[in-house]
Amino acid sequence: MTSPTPSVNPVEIARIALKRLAERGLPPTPENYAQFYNAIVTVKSPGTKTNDELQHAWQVLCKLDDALAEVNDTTVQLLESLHESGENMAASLGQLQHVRHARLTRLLNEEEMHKDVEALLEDIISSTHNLHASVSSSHEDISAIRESVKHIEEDLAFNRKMMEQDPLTGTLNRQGLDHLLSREVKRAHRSDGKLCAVLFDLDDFKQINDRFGHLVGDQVLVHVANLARAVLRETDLLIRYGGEEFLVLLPETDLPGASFMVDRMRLVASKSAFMHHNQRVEISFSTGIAKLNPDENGRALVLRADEALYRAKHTGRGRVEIAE
Ligand SMILES: Nc1nc2c(ncn2[C@@H]2O[C@H](COP(=O)(O)OP(=O)(O)OP(=O)(O)O)[C@@H](O)[C@H]2O)c(=O)[nH]1
Repeated sequence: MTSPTPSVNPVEIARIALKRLAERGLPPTPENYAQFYNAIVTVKSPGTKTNDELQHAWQVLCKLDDALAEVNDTTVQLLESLHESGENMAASLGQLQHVRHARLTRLLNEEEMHKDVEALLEDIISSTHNLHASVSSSHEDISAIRESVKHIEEDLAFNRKMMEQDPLTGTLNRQGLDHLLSREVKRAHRSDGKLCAVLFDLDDFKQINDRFGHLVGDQVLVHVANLARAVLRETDLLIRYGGEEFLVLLPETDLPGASFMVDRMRLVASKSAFMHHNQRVEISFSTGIAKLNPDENGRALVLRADEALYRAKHTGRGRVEIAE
């Protein structure tokens, strides 16, 4: 059984990677970034990412950086135009006030005053036109930026999905578990409080690897994940929790419901055996089940399921234990 490791946040890793590069005075090239990102992921979590995923994450970060620079440039230009037009208008208004004052003190004759007022009005109209033109052009720039931010958000969502997906089995991985757990626990506490965590761990999986090879071992893991998907409801969550260990979160499910799901899983596993060159590969698993207690958090729930799994393993494999 693989021991639990803390899940890590990919955005946090990206931030640390960029900080480390800056500290060492290294340019943030894709290669440098990938190297640091990889090293940090390896230290923080055993779930390593492929080069493609890192490259993709890097591209998204670069696009985000470009978009922020564009927003910055446009904002600076807009502020400069506003400042300039504001100064022109203030000057014109100042003069207008001066003319008005002169009229009041009857220093100017009617004709001169009329000319001055016309010239000033023209100045004001031209400043207003300039202001309008720069606001319209900034508006277009902002629309274009908004469009690229939308694409970046889509890329980020895709990236996040890739980061939270186990590349072998296609199930969720542990990176996104904290977020999912707290979401499901909050939802359960808000409603009827029914949420079960089921941890199952393949028995003697090392022997399968030793006997048939690692690639067959991989196929067995994919087979098990597919069986679980076939048994689970759409709202249930399947997470590859460790090498040969899966966590299932069952919302709106009590202990009898969770035990029923585990029985069905066993039945399906026995009926749909994994075959390797016409040879049946026996799959057995030990299971720990825990139901959410009032005021309990997600980590405590999974910890109790893990303790139950530990008991199931150590009292003879292929068993189900329910946490107190
Ligand atoms: N093929 C394959 N094997 C893996 C993967 N992840 C972990 N393993 C293997 O899973 C095995 C786990 O070994 P153990 O922790 O001793 O567990 P076990 O043999 O199932 O024994 P028990 O859990 O005690 O029943 C190791 O041989 C790992 O190399 C994977 O992604 N693919």
